[in-house]
Amino acid sequence: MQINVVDHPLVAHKLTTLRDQRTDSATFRRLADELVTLLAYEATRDVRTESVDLITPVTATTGVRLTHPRPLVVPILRAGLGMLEGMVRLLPTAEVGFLGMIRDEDTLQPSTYTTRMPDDLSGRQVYVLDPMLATGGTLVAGINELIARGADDVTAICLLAAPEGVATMQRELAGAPVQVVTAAVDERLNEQGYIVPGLGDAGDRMYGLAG
Ligand SMILES: O=P(O)(O)OC[C@H]1O[C@H](OP(=O)(O)OP(=O)(O)O)[C@H](O)[C@@H]1O
Ligand SMILES: O=c1cc[nH]c(=O)[nH]1
Ligand SMILES: [Mg+2]
Repeated sequence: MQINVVDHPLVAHKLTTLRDQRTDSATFRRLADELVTLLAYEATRDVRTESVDLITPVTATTGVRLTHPRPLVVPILRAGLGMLEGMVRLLPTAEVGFLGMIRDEDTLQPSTYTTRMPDDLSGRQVYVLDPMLATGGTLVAGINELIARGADDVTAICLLAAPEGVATMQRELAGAPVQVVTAAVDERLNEQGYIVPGLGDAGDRMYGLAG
C-alpha cells in the first residue's frame, strides 16, 4: 500500500484552519470541499484516459478524455459526504456509491449501517472519501468490501491520518492495490482514538453533534 502526503502550502493553510476549534461548521464544510479538490489533483494522477480527436477553431488536434468504465467515488458517511462535491467537480463523469459506517466510541470497532454500490467493481477505478484515518478500522473494512466486489484499483483520500492507522492499513492491506492520499500524518492517537493534534470529530464539526 502506498501513502502520498501532499506537501503544498495551500493544503497546509486550509488544514490549519480546519484544525482551529474556532472554525464554524459552514467554514469547515467549505474548506473540506476546497481541500479535497487539491488532494484529488494528486490522487487522480493515474486516472484512466483515452485520446480523442477534435477540431479547435484553428485546427484539428488530439486531446484526452476520461475513459469508460466511469470511475466510482465512494464517500464513507457521514463525514465523507463533506468531500463528495469537491471530488465529483473534478471527476464529472464519475458514478457515486455510498458506504455508511460508524465507529463504536468504546471499542473503536467500525460497523456498516448502509451500502449502496454496484455489485461488480471489476475493472473500475475507485476513489474512497473519508476525512479521518484514525485506527484505520473503518477504511480497512470499507476497502475490503470494495475488493470483495472485484475492485483492483482503490485510492483513499483522507484529510488527515494517524501513524497508527497508516500502519494498520499497511499491515491489513499488504499487497492490495490501494493507495492513500492525505494532507498530513499527525503525531498519534489519544486514549479515545482521536487523532492528535487532529481536528476533532470531523462528522460533528461538519454537521453538528449526532443525536
Ligand atoms: O480510522 P477509524 O478509527 O476507524 O476512525 C475513522 C472514522 O471515524 C469517523 O467516523 P465516525 O464513526 O465518527 O462517523 P461519522 O462520520 O458519522 O461521524 C471518521 O469519519 C472515519 O470514518
Ligand atoms: O480524530 C478523529 C478520529 C476519528 N474520527 C474523527 O472524526 N476524528
Ligand atoms: Mg464522527
